[in-house]
Amino acid sequence: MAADITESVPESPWWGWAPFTPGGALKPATRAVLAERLGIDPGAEIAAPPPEPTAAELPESALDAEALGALAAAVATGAVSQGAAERMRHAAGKHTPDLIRQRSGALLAVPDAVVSPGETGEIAGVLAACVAHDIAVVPFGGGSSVVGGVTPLRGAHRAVIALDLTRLDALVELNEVDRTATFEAGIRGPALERALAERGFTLGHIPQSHQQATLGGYAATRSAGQASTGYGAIAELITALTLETPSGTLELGGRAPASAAGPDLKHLAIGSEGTIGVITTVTVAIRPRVTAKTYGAWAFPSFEAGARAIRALAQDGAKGDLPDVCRLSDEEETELTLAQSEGAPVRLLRRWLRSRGIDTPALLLGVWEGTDADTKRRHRRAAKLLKAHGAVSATTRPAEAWDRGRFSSPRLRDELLTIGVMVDTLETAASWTRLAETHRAVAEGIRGALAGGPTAADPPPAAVPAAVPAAVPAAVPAAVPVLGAGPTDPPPNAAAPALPTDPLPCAVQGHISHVYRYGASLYYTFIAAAEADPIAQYERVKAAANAAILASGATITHHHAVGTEHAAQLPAEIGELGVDVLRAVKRELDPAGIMNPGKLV
Ligand SMILES: Cc1cc2nc3c(=O)[nH]c(=O)nc-3n(C[C@H](O)[C@H](O)[C@H](O)COP(=O)(O)OP(=O)(O)OC[C@H]3O[C@@H](n4cnc5c(N)ncnc54)[C@H](O)[C@@H]3O)c2cc1C
Repeated sequence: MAADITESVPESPWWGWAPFTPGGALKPATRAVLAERLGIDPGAEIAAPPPEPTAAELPESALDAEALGALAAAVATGAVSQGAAERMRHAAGKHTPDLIRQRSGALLAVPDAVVSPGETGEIAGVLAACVAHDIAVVPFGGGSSVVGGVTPLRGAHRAVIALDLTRLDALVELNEVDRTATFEAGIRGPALERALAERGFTLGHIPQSHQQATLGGYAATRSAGQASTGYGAIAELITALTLETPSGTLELGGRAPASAAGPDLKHLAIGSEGTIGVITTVTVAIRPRVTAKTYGAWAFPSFEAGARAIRALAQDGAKGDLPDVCRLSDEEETELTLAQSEGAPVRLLRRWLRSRGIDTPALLLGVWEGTDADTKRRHRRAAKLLKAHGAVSATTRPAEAWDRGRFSSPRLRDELLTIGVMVDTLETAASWTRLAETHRAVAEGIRGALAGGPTAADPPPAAVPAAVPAAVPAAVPAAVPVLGAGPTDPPPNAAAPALPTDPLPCAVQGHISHVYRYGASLYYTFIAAAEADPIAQYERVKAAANAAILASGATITHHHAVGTEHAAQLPAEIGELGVDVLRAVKRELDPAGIMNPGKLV
């Protein structure tokens, strides 16, 4: 059964992604692989979550009675909360350093209050109250930011509130003729897909965070769903939106399918990360509901060979040949995925691939969505072209397994953090010309940073729990993960890079997951035994990855956004003049500078 995109799940707790499962969700097969390859104690116990801080343990709210009264008056149908649980839940996003800090009990920045409007019309009043009382505003959707986007920074202001938008979750209008739907911005992914499914439609924008994230959050971060190769990223799906700013309301787009009336101002709001205003409604292009999926998986002798085949499909294939979900794992990711699924089918697959000269495969997963006839036709055409480029069929099972397990992996990070494992992801995108070099440089940068730290110089005892993959689906080869190779690995252009025989206690694995005619995204998961200062360890990895990304001419972020995490790198990407343009827009729309201080620019 494929993942149900209309299934709502409990809200993320403040300390992690998903509610605690006693005993943990790490599969025995995964534990066995970790024990064998990384020397991890297969019985390492997953710790229960930390206790909820009490109100007395949180910093006192900086809001006085007058400011609180003004906020309460602005949200007559909503709420203003200063409860400890609410403030904690809005104190951070789901970035690994966020979670490490949250769990450590370190004194946190928490918002002085959480304000939850009940109607979009109340937001203007909230912003006016915040300007009047010198309060910074952090728009808060699903809180799934992995770049520090919802960190409650007050900047130069007296206080800071989290503006929780999740009560604004209505379908405002569905236009079956134009095939567009307008939603309030706080609606979460499953509720949005449920509302569309009831009328026979889908948006098809399904990021891995879809069960928590909101439409406004997607828009504010220029998000990309797992099927963005087929459906397009959110920036391509939005036809109109409303932005409430401290200077007034902007209605952007929606008059016509295209317009030459100057630059498209929608794109000032899409990716603005709450720094110029609050996105209150979003109109999106919708499609008929998916009634059939066709799956495919192929192996290539190397990641580069797979990338060349995907490029051919993107550039020379007919429209729609590219699968909607198109994921090419590098050799390391493929190997650990297979290793976690060992059993008769995987042994057969390995033998079959070896008989075709593929010893260290790079696995491509494809999912075509639509109607039965259409998906089969597109799959057939794509398979022909891929085979002409050296693809060897690996059955449909890996792609089916990925689809089943697509939302299950983020919870594993919660567990890994409790057994002393550092795990996180980062991403970029590059043109085809630069893709292989970017892939090599970023992976080597991460490995070098992990190897160069105190952990590598002083190997952990065998019993120290370490790594695990970020995506560990069912009993057949599936999505991602893998062991890190040492810095002396052969160059990636070699046809079949050898996997390390004596791996470092780390894993660095990569894949392509969003494909364009002129390039693709690159996504990495890195995993290592946590050092004594895991934040410093994380920052070392990030700095190395950022440097490699910028040096190779790729983008600092394909879909995670800028937040606090990439703000220092933004000038290198868009230039100082570009940053000045963004600042000028902010001055115009947010002259008091209350909107999400410290993010983006
Ligand atoms: C496990 C996991 C998997 C992920 N997978 C993906 C993925 O596949 N693809 C992807 O693109 N991202 C992914 N992300 C990142 C994250 O989910 C996206 O950035 C998402 O778009 C954020 O939506 P949100 O509603 O949670 O926004 P939040 O985290 O609440 O906010 C993100 C930023 O947007 C601003 N914001 C939120 N709502 C509004 C609004 N209405 N108006 C103005 N500003 C607003 C916030 O101030 C903040 O700066 C993942 C994150 C996690 C933790």
